[in-house]
Amino acid sequence: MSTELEYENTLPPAAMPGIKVAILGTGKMGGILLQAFLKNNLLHAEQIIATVAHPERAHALSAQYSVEVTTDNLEAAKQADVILLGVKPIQVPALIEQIRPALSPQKMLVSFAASVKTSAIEDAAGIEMPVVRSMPNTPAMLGAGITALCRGRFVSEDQLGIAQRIFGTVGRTVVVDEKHMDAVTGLSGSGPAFIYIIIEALAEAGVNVGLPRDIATQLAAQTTFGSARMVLETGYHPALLKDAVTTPAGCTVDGILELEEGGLRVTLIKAVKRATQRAKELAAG
Ligand SMILES: NC(=O)C1=CN([C@@H]2O[C@H](COP(=O)(O)OP(=O)(O)OC[C@H]3O[C@@H](n4cnc5c(N)ncnc54)[C@H](O)[C@@H]3O)[C@@H](O)[C@H]2O)C=CC1
Ligand SMILES: O=C(O)[C@@H]1CCC=N1
Repeated sequence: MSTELEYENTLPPAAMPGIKVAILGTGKMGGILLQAFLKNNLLHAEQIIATVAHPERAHALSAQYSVEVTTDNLEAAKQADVILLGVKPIQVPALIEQIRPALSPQKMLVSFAASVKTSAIEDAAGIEMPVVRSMPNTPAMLGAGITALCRGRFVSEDQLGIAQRIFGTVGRTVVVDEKHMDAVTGLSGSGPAFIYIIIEALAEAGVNVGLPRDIATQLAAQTTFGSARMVLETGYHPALLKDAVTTPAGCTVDGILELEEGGLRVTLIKAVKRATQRAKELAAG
């Protein structure tokens, strides 16, 4: 028997051996995480159990990823060491009520639901157990996301580290005080939607000045991507990078004048403020 074949049939060791993770509410965000755990070899398929609301979706998801998928949240929570909460904010208390018999201080709850406070999760759990609250975003699908995390009252450094490794599979992570979580939600949680609108508008503008749509979309998206990389990788203030584009008496400054007259800055500030405000309310419905 060739050693090459043996190698191909042997999975590399999982980065978190011996830990079982449940994803309760495997929708858009939960699905992205499930895929990333497998792709990045954080966990092997048998270390994951996922739940959804409907049996048909359970079958489809299970077939797609070869992981156990069920509609039984309690059973999934019983099997898991780390339990991710991925249902809608308003559904979180009922979900915790459902899995309460399976909870213990040796397990950890990691919520990625907007709005729901760690204290509310701890209270619903009814025992002193580790709770981490997180806010990822959808560029997670490409490993290009950013997740902010904050800790509840009973979380050790090691447990926070586990949560960071979990979200490290989908991009960068930052740890913040819980008082910042709704603002994070309004900025980076909702932010991709705001950026897509900007890209869509820039592409539309390109079409308006005569570019073919596919070229215009590519130009708009790559310009957004490259500009974001410049901010992240040079460390320069965005205003300085903007000034470097703006040739005296050139065309950019004319464009900037229009943006300022149109109130783009204020509009974006208002959008993030409004999303932050809504994030504060979501847990209550
Ligand atoms: N979509 C996004 O960009 C982000 C979403 N979130 C949070 O992720 C959570 C889910 O949001 P999405 O994935 O966008 O929504 P979604 O609707 O795609 O996912 C929710 C999933 O939960 C399932 N579900 C509902 N009740 C259930 C139950 N009792 N047991 C098991 N599964 C159940 C649904 O079938 C659905 O698949 C929300 O709390 C949201 O705040 C957080 C960061 C970003
Ligand atoms: O729109 C929402 O409520 C969720 C949270 C952040 C992004 N999507």
